[in-house]
Amino acid sequence: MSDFSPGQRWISDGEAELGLGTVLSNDFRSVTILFSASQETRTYNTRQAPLTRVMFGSGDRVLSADGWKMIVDESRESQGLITYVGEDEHGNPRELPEAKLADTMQFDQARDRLLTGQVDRNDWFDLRFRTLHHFQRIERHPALGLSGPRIDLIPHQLYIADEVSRRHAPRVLLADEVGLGKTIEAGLILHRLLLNGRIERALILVPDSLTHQWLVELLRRFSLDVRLLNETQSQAHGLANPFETAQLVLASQDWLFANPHRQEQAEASQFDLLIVDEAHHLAWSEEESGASYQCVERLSSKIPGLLLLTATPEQMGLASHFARLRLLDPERYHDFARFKEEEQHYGEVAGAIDALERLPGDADAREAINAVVDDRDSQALLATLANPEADAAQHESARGQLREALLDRHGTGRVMFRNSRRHVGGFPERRLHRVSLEMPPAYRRVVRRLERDEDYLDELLIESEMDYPDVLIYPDAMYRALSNDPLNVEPWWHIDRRINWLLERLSDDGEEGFANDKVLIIAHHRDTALGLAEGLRVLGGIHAPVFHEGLSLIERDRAAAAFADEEDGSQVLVCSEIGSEGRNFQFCRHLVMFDLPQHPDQLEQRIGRLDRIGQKHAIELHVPTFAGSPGERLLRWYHEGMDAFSAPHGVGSDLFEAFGDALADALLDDDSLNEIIAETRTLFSARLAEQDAGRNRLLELNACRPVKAEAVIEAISELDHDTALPRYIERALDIFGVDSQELGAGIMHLQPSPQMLDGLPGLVKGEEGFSATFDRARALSRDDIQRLSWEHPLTREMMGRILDGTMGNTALALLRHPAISSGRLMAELVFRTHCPAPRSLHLNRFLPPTAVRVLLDESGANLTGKISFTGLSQNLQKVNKSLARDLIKSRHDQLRELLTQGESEAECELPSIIEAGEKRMREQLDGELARLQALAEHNPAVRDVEIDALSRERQALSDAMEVTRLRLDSVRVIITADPKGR
Ligand SMILES: Nc1ncnc2c1ncn2[C@@H]1O[C@H](COP(=O)(O)OP(=O)(O)OP(=O)(O)O)[C@@H](O)[C@H]1O
Repeated sequence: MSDFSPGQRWISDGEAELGLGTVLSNDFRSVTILFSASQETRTYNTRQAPLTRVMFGSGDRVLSADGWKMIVDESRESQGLITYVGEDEHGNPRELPEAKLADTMQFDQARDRLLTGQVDRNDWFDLRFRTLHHFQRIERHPALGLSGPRIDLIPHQLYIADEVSRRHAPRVLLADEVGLGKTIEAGLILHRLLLNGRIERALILVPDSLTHQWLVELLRRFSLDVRLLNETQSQAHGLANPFETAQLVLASQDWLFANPHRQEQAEASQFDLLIVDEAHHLAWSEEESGASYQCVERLSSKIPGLLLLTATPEQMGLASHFARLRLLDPERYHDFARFKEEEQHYGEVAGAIDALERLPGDADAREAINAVVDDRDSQALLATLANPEADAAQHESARGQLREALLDRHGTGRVMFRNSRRHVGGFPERRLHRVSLEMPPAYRRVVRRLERDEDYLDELLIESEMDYPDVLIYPDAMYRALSNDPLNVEPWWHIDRRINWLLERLSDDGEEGFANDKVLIIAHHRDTALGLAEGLRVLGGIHAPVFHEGLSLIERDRAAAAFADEEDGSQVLVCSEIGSEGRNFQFCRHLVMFDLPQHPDQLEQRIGRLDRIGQKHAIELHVPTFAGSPGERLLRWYHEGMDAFSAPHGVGSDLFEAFGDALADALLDDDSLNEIIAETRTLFSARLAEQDAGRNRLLELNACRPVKAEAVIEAISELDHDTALPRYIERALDIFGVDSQELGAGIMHLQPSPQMLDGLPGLVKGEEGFSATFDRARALSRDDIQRLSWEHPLTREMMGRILDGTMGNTALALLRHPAISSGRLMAELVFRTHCPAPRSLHLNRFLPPTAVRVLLDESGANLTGKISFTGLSQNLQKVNKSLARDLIKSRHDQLRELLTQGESEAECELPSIIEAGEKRMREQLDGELARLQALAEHNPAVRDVEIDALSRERQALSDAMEVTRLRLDSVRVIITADPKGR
């Protein structure tokens, strides 16, 4: 007799996604089923139909075709068709013939899948449970978001990234000295905020020349896939807003700042975070603000988070610097005069922080601290610290807390982070090599005349159409500009001895020579850079790529890549001033400054190309100048006036503001120059002392708090050395169908197998896959190897697929054990907490999806505490699918009872899980809120919106936690069997 009757409801074992099918017709040989929800009709052989009859039992929830829901009490069968009897959601008695069940009913919940006979592989169930366990652990881990990126663990960067990414909609200026890793810090902050769901979309604005470098760094170090947007691509989107086409958009500042229409589109697109690199170019003055400043101002008024990056925040003057702070917090930074006045006070605070070390015992130190602490808590700490009776531990604790309080409450430290080489330590020495050359007659002629004839300068400026003092500092440019002079017939590089000197050094393999090294040459003007390269080629047969602002991006990247290539790359790269800003050339140790820039910060930017993290050698700075020339006088001012070549001092802008004009006037006169140098030196020393005692010292102390940085590194190291990760990855790869082959030295190659489940990042069937390692150091030493971590996109994708889908949420296995009689049934139920909260709350840090495992035997006895997951899992054997389905069918009623009982057993655990989550939240957020509120009374840099947002967040988290529910995540049925059987 056939099992099928028209009107019965069945589902396809292999294609459960087709939904609930209805038997249309059948005979002895075949049955035809209509899957209305997916509009498919299938005909099967009745004897081997991969179909399961859908039969609900007491307690099951069903949906009617008319949209009402019912909980089944019982069922009646008549002529092969079932009618369900139960109650609807309003408690009314209802009856529902199976033909009236909704076609769209999905059987993806564990309970439904199990009872409709859909069982997955046993090892899938295992992996699901482990995934849940690890996800729960990692989501709460303090290193989440910081442990995945492929970077060296550098304390000041991690401190900043951790501190900033904890804030609600962070708005900060990352102002570490050149080359200390601002891009890395911004990348870390972005990565963490994306990973924990705090933000979803970011817009990154960088100078044209750095777009590719950012793109590559974000991909290579952070596995972040960023869309580079330019005009051509934007036009390809027609009328649509091109900024809406990706989650992470990288755009060139040069393009956006010049394009009002695109700016409007960017403003209309909802971003959560804006990052602006080389932010010192955002010029502002009381008279006018530049187009770039205005654009960022408008964007930053709409986008909650803002990261401004610059190594030389004061390059455009203190007022401009202040204006950028105002972008971060318009309320706090509205009065420039007051800002300057506050700065005067920083010396006392820094003095007080240093005085902490001299207590107890030093009455003056106590006085100095007393003068700046005015709240009761700090006074109490000070009393403890000054009390000779207190023990060493009490002293240390009070000292630490006071130091934190002082740093928190004073200065711009909350919105600006500036690490210096001096503070960070471990950077290579910088060595200046001055080279004095004879001035070419054509240059000398002009200089002599200028020295003799005051009126000639005006004439020269008109004739050459150059600016002052460029006309003096860049003699080759002046020579080119006067090309109508009948004496200037030769190309400048033919007469300029700097070229000959360069050629000699480039071929010299002695100690002074560059023959065995890479050399970066920077010249101020693009035309100088181009002519210089031509000179090297024509006179010395040296092919040097040129890197300047006029090149297309691809050309620039090609030039940089040609230089970087260790084996076949060019020995020399010639750069113009702004063409090379922000670039990474730390593999090279020789920098030739073919001429000098006018601003000390530009000089520092130049040196910063080489003096960056990763530089392994002392840096050799070569400056060729002409004896008695203005260029040589400028060099003296830098060197003798402010020691500009030995280290960044951070006072160059002040000195330029004070002496820039006077210096320009002294470029032809040694006596005046000597006076200016002496005055510069005096101001330099005074500023340095002030800065060291005041603002800089405070900034330095605040930009990296070593104890916190160490804690972050420790947390990351814990995940780096997590032995569970390789085990988990190995299992997951196996199940997802990725072959892994050991290559030795801790490296493995991952390759898609023909059975691989599609859509895994970096793995496409038929392609070769990628090599990877778990070891941070190894991954850093080889660009071609990825680093696998809990945060790697492949790991996240596999975990996400498992947890968001049905994979492994049902299983059936055999247990053969001499102590257990055969034929008995057990149910291993895994429940998972669900909390309805928006991702941006990042609730998982306190209460991640948490597993509750319940193991019941068929009598309902709870064996959870007696038999562990691993202990049980190791002794289980797989069962073939059709046998599994038959076993389940025969035990339907018993299983239903166990499911219901398991639910109430798991429910007992819920209150303590919620309580633990709330406790974690209170510990962290209440402390943070209290700290912010106390801070706000002293430090105006704490924004009210920040405090409000934190209070609201706390409330929202608490509300969400209260309604946490448990849901059945997965279930495994275990049947005991005779241990001797097979
Ligand atoms: N933690 C790190 N691990 C590995 N490399 C790093 C790390 N930090 C910085 N670097 C490398 O050091 C160089 C300088 O870093 P980055 O470009 O972030 O500095 P920056 O402060 O933004 O520089 P600039 O002031 O020139 O813009 C880059 O090549 C970067 O890849």
